[in-house]
Amino acid sequence: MKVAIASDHGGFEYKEAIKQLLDELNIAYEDFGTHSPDSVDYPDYARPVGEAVTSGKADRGILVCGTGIGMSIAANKVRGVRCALVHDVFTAKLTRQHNDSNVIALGQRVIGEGLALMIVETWLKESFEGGRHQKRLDKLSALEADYGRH
Ligand SMILES: O=C(CO)[C@H](O)[C@H](O)[C@H](O)COP(=O)(O)O
Repeated sequence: MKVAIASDHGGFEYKEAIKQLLDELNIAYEDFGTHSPDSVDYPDYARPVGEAVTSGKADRGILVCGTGIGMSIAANKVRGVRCALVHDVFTAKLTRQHNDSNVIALGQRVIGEGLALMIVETWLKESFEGGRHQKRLDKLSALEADYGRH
């Protein structure tokens, strides 16, 4: 598995901690920034992560900002991204099983680092259940296709 990861300044510390976790889990990653705590704009970081996932260069994406909200909104604008904003282990599990989320967004200003790492590990290990959920994902793709028309 290969992971694309990025944060803005509000998520920089947790991004670095998540990279350490990925090293411990022997999971390859590409870091799309930011590379310092200086103020930046989250859409500039959500976009390359979303594109890495939808192009197949990465299998999953991890995004961190202050709340996770801006990152999740931005990532979900990339066609093919299913980004889940997650702040607990239960929904980390369920969004893989039911939504087949391919990107996760977390808020560094919302939860503690230990919980953030537990969420990431849970989300990376959990699988999509398919079955009745696939039909719903197909409907999400149809929705996206309809609104992508110019
Ligand atoms: O996009 C966000 C909220 O939806 C993120 O939390 C950002 O990190 C946050 O808005 C940045 O705020 P700042 O006051 O510029 O540090």
